[in-house]
Amino acid sequence: MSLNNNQQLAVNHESGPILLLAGAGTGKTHTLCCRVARLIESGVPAEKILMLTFTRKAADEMKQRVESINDQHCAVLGGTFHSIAFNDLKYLGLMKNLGGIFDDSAQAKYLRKELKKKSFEKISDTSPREFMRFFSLCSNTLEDERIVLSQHFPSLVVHADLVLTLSKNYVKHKEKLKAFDYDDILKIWLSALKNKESLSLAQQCQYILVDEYQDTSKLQIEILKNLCRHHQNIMAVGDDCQSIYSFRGALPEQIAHFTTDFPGSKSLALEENYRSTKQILDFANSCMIDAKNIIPKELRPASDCEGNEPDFFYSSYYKKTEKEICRDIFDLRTKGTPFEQQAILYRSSMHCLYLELELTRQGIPYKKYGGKKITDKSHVKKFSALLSYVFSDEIHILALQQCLELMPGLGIKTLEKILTQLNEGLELKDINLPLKSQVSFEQLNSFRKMSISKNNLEDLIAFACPLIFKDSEDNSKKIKDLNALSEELRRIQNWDDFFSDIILNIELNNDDDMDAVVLSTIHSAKGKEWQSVHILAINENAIPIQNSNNLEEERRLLYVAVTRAKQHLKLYVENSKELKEVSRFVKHLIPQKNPTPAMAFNHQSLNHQSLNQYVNTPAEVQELVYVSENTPETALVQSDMDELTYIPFYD
Ligand SMILES: Nc1ncnc2c1ncn2[C@@H]1O[C@H](COP(=O)(O)OP(=O)(O)OP(=O)(O)O)[C@@H](O)[C@H]1O
Repeated sequence: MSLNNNQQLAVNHESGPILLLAGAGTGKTHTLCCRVARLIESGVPAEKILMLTFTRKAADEMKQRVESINDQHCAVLGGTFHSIAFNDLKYLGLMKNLGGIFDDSAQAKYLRKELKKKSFEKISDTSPREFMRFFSLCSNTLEDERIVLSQHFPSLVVHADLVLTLSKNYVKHKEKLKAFDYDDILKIWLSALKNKESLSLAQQCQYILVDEYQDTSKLQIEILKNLCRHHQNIMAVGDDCQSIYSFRGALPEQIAHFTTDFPGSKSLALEENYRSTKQILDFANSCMIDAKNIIPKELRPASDCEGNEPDFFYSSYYKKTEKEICRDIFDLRTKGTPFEQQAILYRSSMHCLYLELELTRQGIPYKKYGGKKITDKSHVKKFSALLSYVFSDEIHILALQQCLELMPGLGIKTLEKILTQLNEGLELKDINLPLKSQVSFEQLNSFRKMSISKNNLEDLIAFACPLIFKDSEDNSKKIKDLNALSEELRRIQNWDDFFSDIILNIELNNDDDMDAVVLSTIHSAKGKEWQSVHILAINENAIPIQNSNNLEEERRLLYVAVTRAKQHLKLYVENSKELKEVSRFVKHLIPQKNPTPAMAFNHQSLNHQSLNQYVNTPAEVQELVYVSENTPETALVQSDMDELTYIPFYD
């Protein structure tokens, strides 16, 4: 593919700093790869080139792109800031006595324990995650702790001394364990680079290329300055409109400081978008009309690439998002778009719970970025074992084993003994359990042979939660997974069908190389593109997320999601108890087809036949239960699936 003028200028750039600041899909990453390929062609040894990317996968993909341009193995160094830092520190011998990496869960566990101490009583209501965010922001912004506190956590300012003590304790605790968290790795690397301990990499890498520069933090920029101080050969590409990592200390304004951070730098812009149709670009431009703190740019298609207008789908009781998406996916595939060219994006994983189950049920293979598949989560696996034990006619030994493992007071040795006895033919009723586990096991047995009903499943969840979640953490998100699973079972009503539709499909569709639809958080979709993109929950409280204190970043997230689509873009508006309102970012862009109150009826005289005049698919409404005078645009109905639900009327 031939490069446009500015792309070519960037590729041919000889030395010194250069910034490519341009909108989505304009070929920034492509240009970066072409420059690497040209450098190698012109004789620069590949080992002297360092590509810094946001994820390891992105580095691998970029290497592949370079290989396809150069037609030879690409030995450039490539990876995330963290992975390159870790390897360099290992090489320097600075990781020799490492006691371990303090990852998110270890941090949360430590903080939970610490916050229980009497001395931290006044801040114990604040979630450990908030303190983790605080520590990370301090590291990444290189700001004084008190300043970070006042700028980002105003409600904690009154307890500043306590927060700072907590922070000191955390540092001491890590020192005692000789452990680092992820931010420490970058801080230690920066200090090694500054103190010239790490001369090797700074000298070895003669060309540094950074993708997604808009999401680099101050700490990372300091690292870059030190890495290229001998030659200033740095090329950065980025788009301030796609800055979505402020929680890690990256701000959209930062990209504009490149010229001062790297004096003598050259700037180039790219204007044409090679990815999407004109209709998708117009939509993306409109989403950003009121955006603040960014350099305005308009996306223009590089060619006459026309397509359909982005489509909106309003979910309601009888028009379920999950079913619509599955239908679309099959439809597009029949018309030639493989599964892997179709993506479903969402702001938060909880928006795709039911969709995952529907995809599984319909046998649509999917891969998930930015989070585990619902069915791979350990609490869901444990709960599936309980469901299997309770509702399956036959007892599967594996499910029984998993259930027994959940029983309190049952040690590994006793469990092993029981399992051996069961394998040798011992009857379940003759199992001898220690008293504590006996009680729970009897309770579990009392659920066996019960019918699959809402009440029974709710009781089972209440019974299962203390067994599955042994810590006192907030497990509400995980409990939502269990509810979703049991609702699916209630819908299917038959254990064997549930097993073959859901559990078995999980095993069959777990092949990494297969053609599979992509499910991804918007954050993890950064830098990627697909022929068809569905975006879930275009609602207030979803995007922007509830109580967001950075609405502009939420807007940019939507922009990132929209600009991943090449040909086909569909946005889904939910209509549930939690999500009612259309997102403020698209309200002005949607075709006016909102449900309006049906004026022509008298509430008292309304019955399910007269109601049927107002809904699209009357057959699904079995009985009208209630119409509120306050919200006459919705009615509570009993559906043909025995569910009580609200539906909208159209006038
Ligand atoms: N000169 C060109 N001619 C044709 N296609 C191009 C050209 N430059 C880039 N492309 C194609 O445009 C698409 C977008 O390119 P790329 O991913 O490099 O954009 P980007 O600016 O990094 O996007 P984003 O910031 O949205 O992730 C890719 O499919 C790429 O192959």
